[in-house]
Amino acid sequence: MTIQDTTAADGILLQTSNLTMRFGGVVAVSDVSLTLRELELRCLIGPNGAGKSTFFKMLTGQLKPSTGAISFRGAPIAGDDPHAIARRGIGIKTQVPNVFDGLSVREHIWLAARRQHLDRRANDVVASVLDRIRMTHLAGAQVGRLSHGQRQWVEIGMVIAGDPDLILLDEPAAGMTHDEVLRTAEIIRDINQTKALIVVEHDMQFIRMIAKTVTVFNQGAVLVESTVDAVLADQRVRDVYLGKKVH
Ligand SMILES: Nc1ncnc2c1ncn2[C@@H]1O[C@H](COP(=O)(O)OP(=O)(O)OP(=O)(O)O)[C@@H](O)[C@H]1O
Repeated sequence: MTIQDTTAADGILLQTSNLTMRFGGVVAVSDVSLTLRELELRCLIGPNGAGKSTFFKMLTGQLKPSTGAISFRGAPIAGDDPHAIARRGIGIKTQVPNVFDGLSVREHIWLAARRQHLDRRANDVVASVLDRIRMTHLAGAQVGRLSHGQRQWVEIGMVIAGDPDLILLDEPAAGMTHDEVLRTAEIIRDINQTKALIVVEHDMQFIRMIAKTVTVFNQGAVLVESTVDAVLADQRVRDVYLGKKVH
């Protein structure tokens, strides 16, 4: 079956086929074929330099793949510009901060919602997003006064305010306190009731809290794809993380 034969009717949301990204002589992503179904929550792990961020950048249009295809809801999107891909329904929270200290939580969410919806609808969306990120009580707070974790939740809120069908989260739990990590896992599980997600993370405890299927990248290629328990028990995964804790 070719990538063009698959449609939304198969329940497949995203499919990459032999996706490859070369930077000169460096093959950052090599022949990655990955399928994500509607409402899936996929975790993507792998050691530093494994190609996870490069893979995300191809999905969002920041990078044009050297070869291979990406299909989203059955439509080819590889090489499309980031705005076009966002409009199709792929949203991302990157590791780069995207908030303004002087604006309130509500203003951030409203601005993100307003890009997608008319004023009245945007207000409803803001209320529901604030509830989903558990920040209704902090709606009026300036983002500059929030904790690191709270700022991350605002960024997640800004992504869901755009109502994407697929949400990419790049290390959402990085730098968080234990309580913030627990809350983030809860927020992500809640979002997954209505949205598909791909989450890149290094924190294995966090992965255990949210993961169903885990895809392991190593040296640009998919090493293993399985349940969280099977992946963490896999000797090949242990070998690539040699010297690092994977449980
Ligand atoms: N713009 C670029 N030019 C040249 N090489 C690059 C570029 N971007 C990434 N690479 C290389 O591609 C490989 C994959 O990098 P990438 O950042 O995708 O890995 P990663 O799995 O996201 O790592 P980390 O977990 O550290 O974020 C690395 O060898 C990296 O040095």
